[in-house]
Amino acid sequence: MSGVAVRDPALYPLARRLGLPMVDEGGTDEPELTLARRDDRLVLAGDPHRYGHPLAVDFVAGRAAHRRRFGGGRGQLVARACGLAKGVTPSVVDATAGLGRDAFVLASLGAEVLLVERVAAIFALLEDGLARALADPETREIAARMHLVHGDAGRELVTLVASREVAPEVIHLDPMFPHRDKSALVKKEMRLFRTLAGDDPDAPRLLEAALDVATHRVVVKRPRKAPPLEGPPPRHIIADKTSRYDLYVHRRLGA
Ligand SMILES: C[S@@+](CC[C@H](N)C(=O)[O-])C[C@H]1O[C@@H](n2cnc3c(N)ncnc32)[C@H](O)[C@@H]1O
Repeated sequence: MSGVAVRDPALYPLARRLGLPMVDEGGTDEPELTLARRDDRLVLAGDPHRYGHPLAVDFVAGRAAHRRRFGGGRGQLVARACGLAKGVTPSVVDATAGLGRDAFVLASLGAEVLLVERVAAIFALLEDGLARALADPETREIAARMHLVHGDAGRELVTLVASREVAPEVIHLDPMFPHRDKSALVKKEMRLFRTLAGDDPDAPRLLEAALDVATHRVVVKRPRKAPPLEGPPPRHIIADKTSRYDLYVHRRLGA
């Protein structure tokens, strides 16, 4: 068994572009997870007993749509952490894009967001979700504020950020953290995600890179009781019932 691979020849061009392995029918090296097209979406699927439902990025329906309508606007923790306020809409780099949920909230509140994701299969899901969001009149405007790049933000943040002309005022980090949520469904989704992304042990290097590049602040999402990332201590901490943000501030936003 190996990590993630592509079996459908129609997806080979995508696999080649992103450097994902391709499996021929009857191949002996059976992948743990496959990237496949189901209906109109790209999904990552594995053994359902182990990994639950296939994973896809969907900004149009489901949780994203609900959060877009009833999410709590600028009062949401991620928005407060990134400093979104009346008349203040900073440019954000989400350097740990994942499934793009935090980035989508920020973009739906008006922020231009550069999403950086290093894991090829997760990047592929994001790219697909974003394309569908751009094609839907309900989400088009929001998706147009989301700009996606494939790369490792800990190693090449300066270059990745240079792909946009806007200076990164805020850098948002949400590295993986072991065993965040214990509900069975989330556990299966997290298992799938963790098989791909690992535990992000290099997060302190990412914080260092972000502190060098952000013009105004770096914000790090952490589980409520976790220690801060190794490095300089945060200047402020804000929290709600489930998570916490550590804020590293260079300058006041809007100033
Ligand atoms: C916990 S998830 C982020 C979830 C995301 N905030 C969301 O709302 O969907 C962490 C993600 O960051 C990515 N990541 C971690 N370190 C990275 C780095 N140095 N550069 C780019 N992506 C990174 C991981 O591959 C993983 O997809």
